Amino acid sequence: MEETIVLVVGAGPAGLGIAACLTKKSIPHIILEKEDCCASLWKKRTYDRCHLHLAKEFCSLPLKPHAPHAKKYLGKDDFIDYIDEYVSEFDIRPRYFKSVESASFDEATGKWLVETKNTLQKVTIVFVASFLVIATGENGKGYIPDIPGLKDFKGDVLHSSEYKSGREFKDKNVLVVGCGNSGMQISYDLCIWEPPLQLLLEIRSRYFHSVEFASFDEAKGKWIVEAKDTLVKVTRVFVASFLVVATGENGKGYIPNIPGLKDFKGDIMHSSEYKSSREFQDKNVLVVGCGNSGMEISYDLCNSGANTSIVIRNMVHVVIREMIIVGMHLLKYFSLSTVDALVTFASRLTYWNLSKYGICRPNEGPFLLKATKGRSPVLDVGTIAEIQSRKIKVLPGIERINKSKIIFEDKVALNFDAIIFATGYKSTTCEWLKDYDYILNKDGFPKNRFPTHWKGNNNVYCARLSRMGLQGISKDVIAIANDIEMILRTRLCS
Ligand SMILES: NC(=O)C1=CN([C@@H]2O[C@H](COP(=O)(O)OP(=O)(O)OC[C@H]3O[C@@H](n4cnc5c(N)ncnc54)[C@H](OP(=O)(O)O)[C@@H]3O)[C@@H](O)[C@H]2O)C=CC1
Ligand SMILES: O=C(O)C(=O)Cc1c[nH]c2ccccc12
Repeated sequence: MEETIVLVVGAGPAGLGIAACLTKKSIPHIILEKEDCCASLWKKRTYDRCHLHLAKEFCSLPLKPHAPHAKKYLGKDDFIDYIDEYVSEFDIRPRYFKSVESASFDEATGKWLVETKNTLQKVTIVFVASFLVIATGENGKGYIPDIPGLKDFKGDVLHSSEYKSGREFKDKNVLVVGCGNSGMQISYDLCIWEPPLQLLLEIRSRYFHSVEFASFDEAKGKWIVEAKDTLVKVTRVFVASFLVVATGENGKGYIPNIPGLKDFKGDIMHSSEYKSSREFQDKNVLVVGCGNSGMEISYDLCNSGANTSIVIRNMVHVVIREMIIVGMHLLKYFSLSTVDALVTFASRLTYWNLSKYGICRPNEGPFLLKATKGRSPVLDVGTIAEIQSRKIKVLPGIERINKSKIIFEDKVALNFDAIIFATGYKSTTCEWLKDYDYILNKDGFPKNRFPTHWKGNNNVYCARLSRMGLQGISKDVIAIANDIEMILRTRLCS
């Protein structure tokens, strides 16, 4: 029988981070991942030139700082290497080809029956959850007394000679009948049994698992999660006491509904599909959105000969990355408003006034905007110099599209061959987490304010919604693992 304590959805940095923390604490858990690899956003949806914005000391996962010889600002491939090392170091491995054919909760017996098919060897094993151990006999053939009604007992009945360990009885109500040495020792074993070290080997990510539904069953006090195996097209049901949502802020690429977009004659892509400028050379390309994706993609395009324009329709902070690094260190000692004032001052000294290029500074500071609205300042990688030299054109919001013509809010109409929407992401969590109300608002962001945003009611957690980058993830997952450990310890003691 396999039983899990913690179910983690998403094998990105947060899912892997929490797996490492839980592994260290020997808390069994299962990670569900719909893709065929961990950190799929980094491996599949990040463009070639992408580098971490913040220095490596702010970008590590729990229990594994970056190597002293690692670059200060890791490239995408360096970070993926780090993630892969992390996965092997903490033995977080996928388990393929073990398919649970059915999992049903038997109300009458209060037990779960789980049928697992190993699709490679084509064998089916049935697991049952709770047992009754009768320790009456001695030697020879185990003796089980003839208790009236025993044959109709709805739970499991076994003789002490069949007992192996307390493993399958964890958290179950078990009656040991008989107080000889067998009964006494089995009672002790049941009571003190903790997952042995080998159990760590069973902590694996489940790839190709797309979670379609999760809801809290009040009666059982457990989370019920349905996941579709996208390889063999079957639905599996998982049950867990704790649910960690590690699917993050960047769920689904968002493309705004612009009038005429569906009849646009050129190419359309979201920034998450952009890999390199190769296919855009000598093309007229419009990048919509002035977040970090839009700014970096515009720079990449312009550097390799695309005729590049960017839509900037609202105010945005522009900083250089060292300002944020210094700011993050200063935040340990000074208030957010002081640090914001310093960073804004440094930005003013560096860029002076960019309003003649269509870039205006918001009134609220960069760290405040990041913390309250999740809006990141633009960490300039060279884009601003290209905007100042007019190699990249800044355009206002789009009003509508007419075939290959794009009409802007200032009524200017221009032709484009391609549009890249760097318009951000929408969270998809509320689509499958039916009881999101325990932890999230409708927009997929936490109900609780920082610093307890990661904890919800009924043992649900969100592991990467602090809007503070990898450092935020790292802090959240340590807090979550500690919280789960504390609840489990309290349960054991009561
Ligand atoms: N190297 C790295 O580490 C990188 C990190 N990132 C991070 O990834 C996260 C996601 O970034 P990103 O993909 O840029 O998404 P963001 O959500 O940060 O930015 C989306 C941008 O699109 C604009 N936008 C949205 N709708 C429209 C519209 N209809 N017309 C015009 N503009 C629109 C928004 O501005 P508004 O709505 O105000 O007009 C905003 O500027 C961020 O945290 C970012 O910092 C991103 C790239 C590289
Ligand atoms: O994750 C982002 O949005 C970044 O670009 C890096 C980042 C992480 N934490 C921050 C705090 C303030 C400004 C930028 C970041």
